[in-house]
Amino acid sequence: MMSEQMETVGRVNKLSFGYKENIVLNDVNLKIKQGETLSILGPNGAGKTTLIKAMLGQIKPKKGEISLLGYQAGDIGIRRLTGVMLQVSGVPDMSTVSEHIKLFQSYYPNPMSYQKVLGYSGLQEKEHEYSKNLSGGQKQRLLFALAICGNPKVLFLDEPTVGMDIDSRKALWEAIEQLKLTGTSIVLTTHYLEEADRLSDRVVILNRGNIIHEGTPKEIKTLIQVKCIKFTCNVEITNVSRAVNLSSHYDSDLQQFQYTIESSCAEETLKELFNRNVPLSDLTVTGADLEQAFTMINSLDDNSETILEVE
Ligand SMILES: Nc1ncnc2c1ncn2[C@@H]1O[C@H](COP(=O)(O)OP(=O)(O)OP(=O)(O)O)[C@@H](O)[C@H]1O
Repeated sequence: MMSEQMETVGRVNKLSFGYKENIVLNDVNLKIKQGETLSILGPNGAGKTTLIKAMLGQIKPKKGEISLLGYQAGDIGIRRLTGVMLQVSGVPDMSTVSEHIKLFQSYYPNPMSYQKVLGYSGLQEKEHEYSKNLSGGQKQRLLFALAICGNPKVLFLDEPTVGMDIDSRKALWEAIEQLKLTGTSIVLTTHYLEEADRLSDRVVILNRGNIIHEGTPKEIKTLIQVKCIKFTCNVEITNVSRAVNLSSHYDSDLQQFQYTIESSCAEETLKELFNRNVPLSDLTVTGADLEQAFTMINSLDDNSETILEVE
């Protein structure tokens, strides 16, 4: 559990940014505390990478202030004290893992030891391999290794486990947890709920450039316990309790409606349907995916507290 007393190492204050007329970040406020893992979740295009780039000073905000480790965004001091793994990063093919790591160590005044970098990234057996011969998951590990070469006080990881198999993913999670224990703050973006759940002290949800929720993983999980209910039925249904989305399609051959209902409490929605004596067939209930959950959170923004009480 995060403590209010934990030192704030980063602060984003009323940050707005846009590409031409496309507003990407809208009045965003955020704090990063020492030794915490903060996950930024949100659908594609929500502004997660843009927010990280702004904190690193790679893009200039239209409005607002960002400070990190005592520096203003863009200051060279930030580069020395942070590490970053961005989605689009790549490395030259014709250098070995060890050459890449040693080069990156040379950029920093206080680099992490070579063996530690290898250990955290799990690349011991690939030390002398050319990067072009690494698998996709191993390339991700190399990018992680390069991100930690400088002994970062704040480590930014933008979807670090994309393309990794479950064993590699778990190994990286362990490395992240160990780094956190040394006092490093981690800022993580991910599309994997399990990843955010396992690693984070705090989660913020970004949608269309706005932070629409902030909480512990437990709170966010409770919030997005949305279920997807599908069935066919020969009567028209327009309104049921706990439905956050109701869509239907009339199949004229079968003379039936095919319904999809996203519900914040499947039990209650189904109970109501059964009480109404609606004749349901082909009924399935599945967990909604993250995109559906984000839509739901957005639409329920005002009464989220009610849902939080469910647990
Ligand atoms: N260089 C750019 N020029 C113009 N628009 C851009 C540029 N980079 C990003 N955008 C736009 O900014 C918005 C936010 O993009 P961003 O990459 O921050 O989203 P994201 O939340 O990281 O998405 P994803 O989960 O897909 O990685 C998108 O609408 C995107 O099209």
